[in-house]
Amino acid sequence: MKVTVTNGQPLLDIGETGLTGKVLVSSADNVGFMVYDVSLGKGQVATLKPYESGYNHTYYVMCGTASVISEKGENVTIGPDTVMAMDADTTTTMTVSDDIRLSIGYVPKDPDHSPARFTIRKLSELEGTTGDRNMFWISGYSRRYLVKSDGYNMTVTNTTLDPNTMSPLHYKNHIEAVFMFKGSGKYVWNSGEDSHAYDQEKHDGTMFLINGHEAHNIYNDDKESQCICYFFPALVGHETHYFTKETTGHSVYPKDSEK
Ligand SMILES: CC(=O)NCC[C@H](N)C(=O)O
Repeated sequence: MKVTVTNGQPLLDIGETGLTGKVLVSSADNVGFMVYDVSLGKGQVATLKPYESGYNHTYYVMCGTASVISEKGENVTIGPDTVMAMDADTTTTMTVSDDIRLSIGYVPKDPDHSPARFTIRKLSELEGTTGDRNMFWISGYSRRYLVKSDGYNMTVTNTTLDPNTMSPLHYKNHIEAVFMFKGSGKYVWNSGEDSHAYDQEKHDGTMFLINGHEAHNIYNDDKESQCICYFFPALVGHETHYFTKETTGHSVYPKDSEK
């Protein structure tokens, strides 16, 4: 487990993108994908492009708004809780209308999948749906913007954690990076020996990179929390957890091939 609190992190160059941001999952972490936290001010213009050749790129808007124009002239407005995904051959130009904060993911393209060049999904399109993109996982909902069939080679979610819940989880078949950006609580792992809190009032984001497939328990405080979850490899979509207060052991998402 590697925990990174955003506050105080330096702004570093992001690969070949020309952007700078805080590193939350780096190439040196060697988990198959990278995650950066990037803030841009009103009026700034940025080119959104791959980390380096061959990388798909995804943008979760945590706050703010911007207009984005693709090389083919598509023009979209993005706002809070919108995810924009682009394949490795796609570059767009973003003009910030209100100070914007993005959680950006970079992942090498999978040669066996050809995703759409450009995909935009809003949280409101996923909330309340009954399919695989809005899965109840016992302690909340996982709203899945990108799943395996989208072809971007990574899953990006907005996941809620209900008040006063304890969730025993174990990702044996995936690497998960959880960016807690709303609410408070704590992660406990290593049979209770290690723990780290998340608290929006103290830090503006805490990344839990579960890089050793550690079994862990999440204790969420008395308000709903929200996180952005990155999964590599991508979730098929219908994975969910099963546990009760009486369950012993941790809930696991199966391997794609076992579904
Ligand atoms: C934080 C966490 O792992 N919650 C369980 C749900 C899971 N992350 C998902 O979004 O599928």
